[in-house]
Amino acid sequence: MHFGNRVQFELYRRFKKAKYPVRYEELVDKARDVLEEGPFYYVEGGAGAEDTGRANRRAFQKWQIVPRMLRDVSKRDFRVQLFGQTYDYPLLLAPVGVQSIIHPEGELGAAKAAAELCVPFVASTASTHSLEKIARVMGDAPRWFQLYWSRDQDVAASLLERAERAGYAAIVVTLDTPMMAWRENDINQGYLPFLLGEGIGNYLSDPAFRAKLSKPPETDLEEAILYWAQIFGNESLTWDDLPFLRKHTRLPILLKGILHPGDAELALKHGIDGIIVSNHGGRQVDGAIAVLDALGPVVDAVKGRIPVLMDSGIRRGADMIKALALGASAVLVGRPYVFGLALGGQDGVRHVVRNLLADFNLTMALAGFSSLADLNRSILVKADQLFL
Ligand SMILES: Cc1cc2nc3c(=O)[nH]c(=O)nc-3n(C[C@H](O)[C@H](O)[C@H](O)COP(=O)(O)O)c2cc1C
Ligand SMILES: CCCCCCC(=O)C(=O)O
Repeated sequence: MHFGNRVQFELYRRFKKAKYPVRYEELVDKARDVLEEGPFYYVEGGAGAEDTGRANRRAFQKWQIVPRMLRDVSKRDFRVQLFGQTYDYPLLLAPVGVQSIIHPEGELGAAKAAAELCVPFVASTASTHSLEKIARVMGDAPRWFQLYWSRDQDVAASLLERAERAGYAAIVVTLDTPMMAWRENDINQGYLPFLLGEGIGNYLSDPAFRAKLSKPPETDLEEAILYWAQIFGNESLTWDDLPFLRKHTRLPILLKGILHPGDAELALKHGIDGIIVSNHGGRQVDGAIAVLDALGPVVDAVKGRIPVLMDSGIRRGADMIKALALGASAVLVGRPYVFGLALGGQDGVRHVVRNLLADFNLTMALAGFSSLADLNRSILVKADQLFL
């Protein structure tokens, strides 16, 4: 996809009568109008006082890009190589569970939009639709699978094996959510979609999970939900458990939720293939460090030995540039595409992701950068530092 004046003018013409807002903040407002309170606040909200959610955004504002001029940016190539595969842009759709509470298409709509744009889709363990069904609607398009490492090791092993069989190219193991955080909105609303049977599609279709039930979940959903609640996470896991993952998959393994450089070193020591610096979009540890502040120290610890990705708070092209300049190989985006889904299913997700790519492409060009290799810390200044 090439973005230049011609494409941009076309965008302006179309957006005159577009049904989706361009600005993230307006997207959230419109999603609030169309969603019921429970699902809206489940997606939009964070843990505790939501200080970390706000800190994520503030951390982006602390850095400023210093554009360069007269650098022939007419030919731009923002391809990135990750685990032997080449992607057009350093952007992935973050794993987001229970998308059926947002739109009837759920993950299938988001996955199809990702496939259309060739943006890798990270399917969540907590998806409403099974990982096989998501894979089917994506054809050959790139996809990764996110694992919630169940207390039931048979289920964890089965999910890993199913993902490999269904053509997923990497496994993202989320470490920061062995249990749900203190989420005040959801507690106030008494809203937890899983207890309504949402977001457990991967378990209901899993032979290892089904084998533990006394009756098929089609005849007794309540038993299945109760068993899911018992085995969803495992807070007793340690670094010594990581060989289990290797035993059950040949795919590259990334750890999601790393924030401390010491944990990045441990990941390397244990032969992990990649890291996603993330605080789960401020949804788990309220008061945790902003992701952009955590990124630099993790990148320094890793020293280029494995890819370091990041998410939490990416809203615009300039945010992507700052994260990449601070050493991320690629970034993931969560809530923006979910609000796109709320407004228009697949079409809404396509709109949001395409805009983010267009914004990134144009901002890169205007700042004088025609490839990802142009990005490093020297292109940024801290907002409170004297320049030159
Ligand atoms: C509604 C919702 C559900 C999520 N579900 C998952 C999940 O199933 N697995 C996971 O690893 N992360 C999950 N996340 C976290 C995202 O993968 C990602 O870390 C976060 O949304 C990034 O922040 P952003 O929303 O500010 O872009 C979820 C986030 C949201 C908003
Ligand atoms: C019982 C916890 C399930 C959480 C799965 C979805 C998720 O990650 C989120 O942030 O919400």
